[in-house]
Amino acid sequence: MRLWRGGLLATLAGDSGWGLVDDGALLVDEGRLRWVGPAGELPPEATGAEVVELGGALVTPGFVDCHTHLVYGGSRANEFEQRLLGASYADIAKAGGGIRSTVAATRAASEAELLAGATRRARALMREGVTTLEVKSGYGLDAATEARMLRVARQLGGLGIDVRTTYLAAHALPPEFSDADEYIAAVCRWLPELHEQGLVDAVDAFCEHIAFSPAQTARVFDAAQRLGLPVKLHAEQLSDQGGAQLAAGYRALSCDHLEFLSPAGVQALGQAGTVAVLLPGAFYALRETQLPPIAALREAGVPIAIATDHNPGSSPTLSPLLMLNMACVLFRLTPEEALRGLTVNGARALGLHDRGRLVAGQRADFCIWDSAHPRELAACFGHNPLKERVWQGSHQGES
Ligand SMILES: N=CN[C@@H](CCC(=O)O)C(=O)O
Ligand SMILES: [Zn+2]
Repeated sequence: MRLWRGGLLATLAGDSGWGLVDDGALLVDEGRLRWVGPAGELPPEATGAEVVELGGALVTPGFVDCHTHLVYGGSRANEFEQRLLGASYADIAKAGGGIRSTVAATRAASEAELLAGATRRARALMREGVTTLEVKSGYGLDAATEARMLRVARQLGGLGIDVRTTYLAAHALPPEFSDADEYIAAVCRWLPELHEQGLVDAVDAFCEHIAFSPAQTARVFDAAQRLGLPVKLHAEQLSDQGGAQLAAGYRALSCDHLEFLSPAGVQALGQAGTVAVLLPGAFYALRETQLPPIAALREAGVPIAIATDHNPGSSPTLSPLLMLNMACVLFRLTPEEALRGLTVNGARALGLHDRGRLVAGQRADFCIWDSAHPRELAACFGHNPLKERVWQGSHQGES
């Protein structure tokens, strides 16, 4: 057993508030939090535990980055320049760039090359406190490359981080298909074998005028449902397609982006308990001006998560801390909402309920920060006060 003591704990216990514990202690046994509370009230079983002094440092739950496209080949910095000159994300996609340009580079990359790039990126996220990471496929768009991406994602688990994989073959129409319905049939056909290989934890789609229709998305969700896999959706990023209502009908874990979410979509998410994942990096990089309906989401009691959405096109960031800041500055989330978004609600967006708070029984995934209060994590940007990342109760040295 190990005891961390003498820190300011932001436990996020309960449904609101920071859950601060001053001069707090965490007793960890076999990768789980056995006891959390004031150091002056330690339980008898803490006697004899190996002690780590926190010296007044801030402790938060480890970050859960619940939406990334971390595995890919190539770079899309050229599109950054094109967008600065006036082209939109949709213009670039329609001209064959965007996702399809990353598909070409990803297909051309070996598994070792993909793993090397994804490992570098995962380590960068870990350096800012990420302990659970979701990784999507969706740059292969053929059976072999989708499998390669998902295998690479699984291998990232060896770095000392939990990885959840999401099958996103319904991301764009690959060049060898001209009929989107035929492609969707292939997407549904490939899924059972990938699932059989243990490569898929959830299924996602891009429901958008430049991607797939609600009817096509429903076919992918039906295929997921037949296998008992939970679904997620890239919904209402560029337009209102009614994707949120569709996804809510499948009890989706999350709907992500949501700038163009309608009032009916908000209600549907609220009723289904689906998490709204907001992605300030993509909002910022695409110079979007349409804000997700934050007030309505709050009012409907929809849990809000935030994530990096790391991808080479619309959100090439590897900084969850910057996302905390952007979620507050751009979306007007409170710092507490933003931190909950990157911890307990991020976990919920992955269907994980055993992490994201510092309470007894949860996994011992936490971060120790050189900060005086959790609001500083959101208020400051461009520097990283992480002192230590603890994953499953073990100190995680930088590797
Ligand atoms: N919007 C669709 N998918 C990704 C972007 C993928 C890309 O542009 O490569 C996203 O979540 O932002
Ligand atoms: Zn995405």
